[in-house]
Amino acid sequence: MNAMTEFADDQSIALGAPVGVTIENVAKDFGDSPALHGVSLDVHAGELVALLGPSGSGKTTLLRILAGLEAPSSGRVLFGGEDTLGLPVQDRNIGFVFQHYALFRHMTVFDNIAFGLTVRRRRDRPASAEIRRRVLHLLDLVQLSGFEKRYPAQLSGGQRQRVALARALAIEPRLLLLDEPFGALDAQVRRDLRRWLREIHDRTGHTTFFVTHDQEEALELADRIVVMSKGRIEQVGSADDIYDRPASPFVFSFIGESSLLPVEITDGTVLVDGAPSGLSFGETGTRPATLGFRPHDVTLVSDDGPAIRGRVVAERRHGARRRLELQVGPKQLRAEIDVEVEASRAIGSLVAFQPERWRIFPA
Ligand SMILES: Nc1ncnc2c1ncn2[C@@H]1O[C@H](COP(=O)(O)OP(=O)(O)OP(=O)(O)O)[C@@H](O)[C@H]1O
Repeated sequence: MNAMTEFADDQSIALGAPVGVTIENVAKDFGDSPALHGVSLDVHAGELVALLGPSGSGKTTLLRILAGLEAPSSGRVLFGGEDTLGLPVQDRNIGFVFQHYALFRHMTVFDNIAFGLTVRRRRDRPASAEIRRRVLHLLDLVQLSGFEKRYPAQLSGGQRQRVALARALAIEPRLLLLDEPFGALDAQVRRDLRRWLREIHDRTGHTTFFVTHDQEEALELADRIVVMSKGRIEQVGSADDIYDRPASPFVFSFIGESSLLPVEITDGTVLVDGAPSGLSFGETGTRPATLGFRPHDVTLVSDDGPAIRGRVVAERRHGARRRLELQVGPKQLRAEIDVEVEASRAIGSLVAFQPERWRIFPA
C-alpha cells in the first residue's frame, strides 16, 4: 500500500490530497527592486517541479509566496483552483524542508517527526497511538527505522535531512516545498538522496516544488524544470526539452557545458568573425545572432575550408577527452572544444573546427 492510500483511508485528521497549483502573473517587489516580474506557471497535482536558476533569480521568493510567508505585490496563486489570498500559512497545510531549517535539537527523531501532528488543535489531532503508527511508518519510508530515540546531534547530515522530510510529510501536506534541501551535503550523499527523494515522490505522490541551483539535480529529479533568471521564467519543460531545445542563450549556457559566439547570418550562411563557418541557417538577408554549441559536439576539420578558427590559449584533461580553450577572432571571443586525448595542441596554435550539433538564437 502506498503512503498516500494509507493516509487517505484515515479520516482522523484533516487530509491534504495533493493539489494543482496555478501561479498567475505573480510579481514581487522589495522596495524598489523587483524580485519577480509577472511569473505564470501551472503545476498539476502530484507533479515534481524543480525551480532552477542562478543565485538571486527569484526561486526562494516564489517558494515563500507559495508558502504564504510572503505576499505577492500583484498576481494570484491558486491551490486546486482556489485563490489563496488571505489563506494564512498554518491553514495552507504545506510541508517544508529548507537547507537551514534545522530539526529541534532537544527532541528525539520521533518527536521531531510527530511535532506537526502533536501541535494540532485537539479536534484535529490524531490519537497518540495513531501518531506513533504514522511516525514509524514514515521512519520506514525514509529508511531510518530504529533511529526514533536518537537526537539530531547523533545523526549524519543526510540522515537529518531525511528526518526533516519525514517531518514535512507527517502532516500529510497538500504541497511539499523543498528549498535546496541537500545543499549543505557532500556530492555523493546528495546524489543518493535525490534518487531516494524521487522514489519517495513516486510512492507518495505529493505535489512538490524543489528549489536548486544544481542543474544535474534538477535534470535527474524533476518531471518538469522551471528555469529562472532575474525574476523571470526563461523556460519550462522536461529535461530533454531544456537540454536539447533550449529557448534562449541563457538556458543553453546555464544547462550543460556550452560555448556561445556572436555570429552574422548572411543569406543562409553563418559567418563567425566575418568568415563562413561551414554552417548554414535557412534565412535570406543579413542579421546578427548567437551560435551555441557544446564542447563535446564538435569535430576538427582541415584548415583550408570553411570552419570556425580559434587559437589555443589553454588545454586540460577533461574526463576521457582533452579540452581546448580557444580564442576566436580579433575580439578574443572564448570557446571550448573537446578533442581526442592524442589530439593535443600547442598553446598558440590555430585549430579549425565545426560543431556537429548547434543552435542559432536570432538576436
Ligand atoms: N526580504 C528581502 N528584502 C529585499 N530583497 C530581497 C528579499 N528577499 C529576496 N530579495 C531579493 O530578491 C531577489 C531574489 O532573491 P531570491 O532569494 O528569491 O533568489 P534565489 O533565486 O532563491 O537565490 P539563491 O539561490 O541565492 O537563494 C534577490 O535580488 C534578493 O536580493
